[in-house]
Amino acid sequence: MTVLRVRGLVKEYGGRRVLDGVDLTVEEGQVVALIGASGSGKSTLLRCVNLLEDLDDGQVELLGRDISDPRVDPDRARRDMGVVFQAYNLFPHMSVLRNVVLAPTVVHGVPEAEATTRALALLERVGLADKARAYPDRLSGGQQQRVALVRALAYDPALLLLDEITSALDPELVGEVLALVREIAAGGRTILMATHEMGFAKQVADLVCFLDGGRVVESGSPEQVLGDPEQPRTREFLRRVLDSGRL
Ligand SMILES: Nc1ncnc2c1ncn2[C@@H]1O[C@H](COP(=O)(O)OP(=O)(O)OP(=O)(O)O)[C@@H](O)[C@H]1O
Repeated sequence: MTVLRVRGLVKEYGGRRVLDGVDLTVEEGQVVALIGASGSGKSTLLRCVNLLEDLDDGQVELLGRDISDPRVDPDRARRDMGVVFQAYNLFPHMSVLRNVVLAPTVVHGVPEAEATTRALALLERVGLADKARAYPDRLSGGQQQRVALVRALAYDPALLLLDEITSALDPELVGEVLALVREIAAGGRTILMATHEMGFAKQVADLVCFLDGGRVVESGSPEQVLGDPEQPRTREFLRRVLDSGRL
């Protein structure tokens, strides 16, 4: 089943094209990694999919439904998506447990007791049950991102959107967050993620899409795109990544 289909997506800021006709398909259970230089449009694409931006052209279809249709309620459409950003994902004035329980109870109408049981089970699974009553500022950045992942999964979304979720972390905390994403991916989740971590993309992605200047210049298996790229732009990008020691 196709979970997400993006067609001819165009996004402009002040007349400048940031996304220039992006086509992308994510099938159920697939992990799709968006790679590309800073400013290539990865975050904008994820924000457009999550309807946080108005599209200038094109369509976003989620579970076969055109959610970019102006008649669609964005809040309703977002219920099928879990999102984790670079940082500041958690509400600072709420405990970890409250953060995780909030969307299932308030947005999805899950009874409080049921949502709490599920949240505690999820926190247990990621080794953070003892932090349930703590406030986010008592957690390390890596722990906060793991809670953010748990929160995004708490209402069982059809699609998980991850936007550079380790890029604001100290290097020693990156591993624990990537390990959790790896586990989530292995559990069969459908994921669209922007990442600077090429090694990680290679390990978990089924499909890698290289963005350059707001276009998908090349897409294919990680082995192909990262190991034997066809396009000169992809080769150039990977050479730069290699020089910076991130491959
Ligand atoms: N709200 C905005 N207003 C104006 N320009 C924006 C806005 N958001 C993004 N841009 C511009 O759009 C382009 C694409 O940005 P985007 O954040 O999508 O890139 P990215 O590939 O995610 O980069 P990074 O890897 O640094 O996160 C950049 O040139 C950026 O400056």
